[in-house]
Amino acid sequence: MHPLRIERLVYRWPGAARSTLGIGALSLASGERLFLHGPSGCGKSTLLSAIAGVVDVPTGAILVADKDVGALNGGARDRFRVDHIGMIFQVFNLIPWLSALENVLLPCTFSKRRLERSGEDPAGTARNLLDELGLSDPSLASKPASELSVGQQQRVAAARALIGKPDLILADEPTSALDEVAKAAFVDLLARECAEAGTALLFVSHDRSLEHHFDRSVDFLALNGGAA
Ligand SMILES: Nc1ncnc2c1ncn2[C@@H]1O[C@H](COP(=O)(O)OP(=O)(O)OP(=O)(O)O)[C@@H](O)[C@H]1O
Repeated sequence: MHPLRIERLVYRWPGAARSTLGIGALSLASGERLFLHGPSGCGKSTLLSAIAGVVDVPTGAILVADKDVGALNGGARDRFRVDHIGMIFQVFNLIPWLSALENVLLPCTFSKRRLERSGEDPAGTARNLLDELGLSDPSLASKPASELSVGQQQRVAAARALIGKPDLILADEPTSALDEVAKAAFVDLLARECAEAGTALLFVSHDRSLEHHFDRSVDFLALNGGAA
């Protein structure tokens, strides 16, 4: 099983003069942690949206866990996404009135697969993940997400992405609001947690100081040679 395989992908935003994506091939092995770097505006977020099935890709194939995401229709695609993909984006998309713990458990509410892969006590698993990611104070787990700092919200988003061992985590510059020390510590924890869960990690960033936390690093501009 390949968590991710991309073949001959071309994507142009509606109305755009040129393609944003033109990628011949990209794949990730199980548990592999890939750092994809490139300057602002080069198409990194567009690629993650295409992999998540948020934008439709008419040309080429994107296979997640060996399944062609483009072949799935709306509802099936949403279910497939929560079953197989964890996402950590710049805006963490936590539900503000739910507690940190409830936010972490959301994928288990929407996905039987993630629930089954969360062990016999999913709430205990969620607490462990928060603890391992540096949110060990139990009072924080019960606080509404809206009352957490940005760094704390980021840890909740990471625990939510990791719970139930998805095949793939997509991370889009999740460290942009953090200082250098917090950033390195967070990426280190995330990479370690992925290795432990056997979850592949695709992390996009313009910040090459983070590169050494990963198994492999790819230059987006070189990869995206086919964009025209
Ligand atoms: N929703 C959209 N509709 C139309 N064009 C878009 C949309 N989102 C992004 N683009 C365009 O696609 C190109 C790539 O943007 P994208 O956000 O993927 O880059 P990025 O590498 O992730 O940038 P950053 O590092 O600043 O987040 C840009 O030219 C942008 O204007």
